[in-house]
Amino acid sequence: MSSTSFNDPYDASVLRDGLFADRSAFVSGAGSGIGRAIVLRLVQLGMHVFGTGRRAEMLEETANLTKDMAGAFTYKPCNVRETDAIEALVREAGESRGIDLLVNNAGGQFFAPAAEISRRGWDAVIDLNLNAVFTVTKAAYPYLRTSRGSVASISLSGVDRGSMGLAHSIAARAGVLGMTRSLALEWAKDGIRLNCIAPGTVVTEGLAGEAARPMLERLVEATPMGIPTSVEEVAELVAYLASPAGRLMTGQLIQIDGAAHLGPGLHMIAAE
Ligand SMILES: CCCCCCCCC/C=C/C(=O)SCCNC(=O)CCNC(=O)[C@H](O)C(C)(C)COP(=O)(O)OP(=O)(O)OC[C@H]1O[C@@H](n2cnc3c(N)ncnc32)[C@H](O)[C@@H]1OP(=O)(O)O
Ligand SMILES: NC(=O)C1=CN([C@@H]2O[C@H](COP(=O)(O)OP(=O)(O)OC[C@H]3O[C@@H](n4cnc5c(N)ncnc54)[C@H](OP(=O)(O)O)[C@@H]3O)[C@@H](O)[C@H]2O)C=CC1
Repeated sequence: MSSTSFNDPYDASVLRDGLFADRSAFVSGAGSGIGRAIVLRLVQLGMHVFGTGRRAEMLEETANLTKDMAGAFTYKPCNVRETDAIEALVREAGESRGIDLLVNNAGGQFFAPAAEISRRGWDAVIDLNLNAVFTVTKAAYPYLRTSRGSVASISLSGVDRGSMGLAHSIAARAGVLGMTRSLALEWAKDGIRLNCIAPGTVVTEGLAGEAARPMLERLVEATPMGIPTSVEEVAELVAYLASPAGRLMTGQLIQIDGAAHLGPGLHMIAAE
């Protein structure tokens, strides 16, 4: 038996170099956190990735990190909630290089008990995490059909059982899961596959700030394995699902969360 653990030191890369040469992806939320890690891994594996997000400077930083990698990264800032603009951007990317892989990663929400979520707050979270995902996925359909490509939508651990403080976001992501399974059926004839990847706690920009620290501590406490999910392991799973090894993987929810979705959940952890 090896004396070194699989986890320490940790390297999530298992896929082979050149895997995605001549392939193209469209990634939303490409300027930070999980989305940036997905871009970096796909480009490392030879893909041409087109990324978007609202902040140009964040996308530019992602671009700088891809220099000298096998593939390439181009980007244009866009708000995925602006339907006409995001549809036009998906078309632009699709017409220029095709789309083999769509990654719906842009998203987010605030933590609040349902009684404190206003209708506008509810609508904003549903719009970002459900409506925009439908818009982008539908816009990518002609290109995915041509490439017999795939879609990975980033979801939330616990999406199938609920989580306190996240009623709006869980509702939106459950909607995306329903959409994913329905389109896995509708588009199977086109060879298109769609899956949801649900990370547990990932320490990214959104959760790393001082204000978010108590929430982060509760999230890790609610994770039976006691460790957060790394952005690299989410990225590797996205790449695996897009690879030939994922050929029959469709309509799935994969929770990459150290058993958080089976554990005590936030509802069992005392709030401050
Ligand atoms: C078990 C372990 C496994 C658990 C596993 C699960 C772990 C989950 C960990 C998740 C981590 C992440 O997602 S990390 C990603 C972190 N980043 C984010 O989440 C940022 C995302 N936020 C946003 O993009 C936006 O703020 C978004 C929420 C969509 C709202 O966008 P808008 O600009 O349209 O909205 P605004 O105009 O600002 O506000 C619209 C309304 O929302 C309300 N609103 C905004 N913030 C609010 C707040 N904190 N509390 C109440 N209400 C709020 C406002 O008051 C407005 O309502 P009125 O007052 O009525 O007008
Ligand atoms: N961190 C975690 O613990 C977990 C995160 N997730 C989910 O993973 C995804 C990525 O989050 P993460 O990397 O952690 O956090 P980030 O906040 O770093 O990433 C969110 C990304 O989405 C982009 N984005 C947000 N709103 C819009 C919009 N309206 N139009 C275009 N882009 C937008 C942001 O870019 P910009 O602000 O420049 O627009 C940003 O790059 C989200 O869907 C998140 O909910 C799921 C489970 C756990």
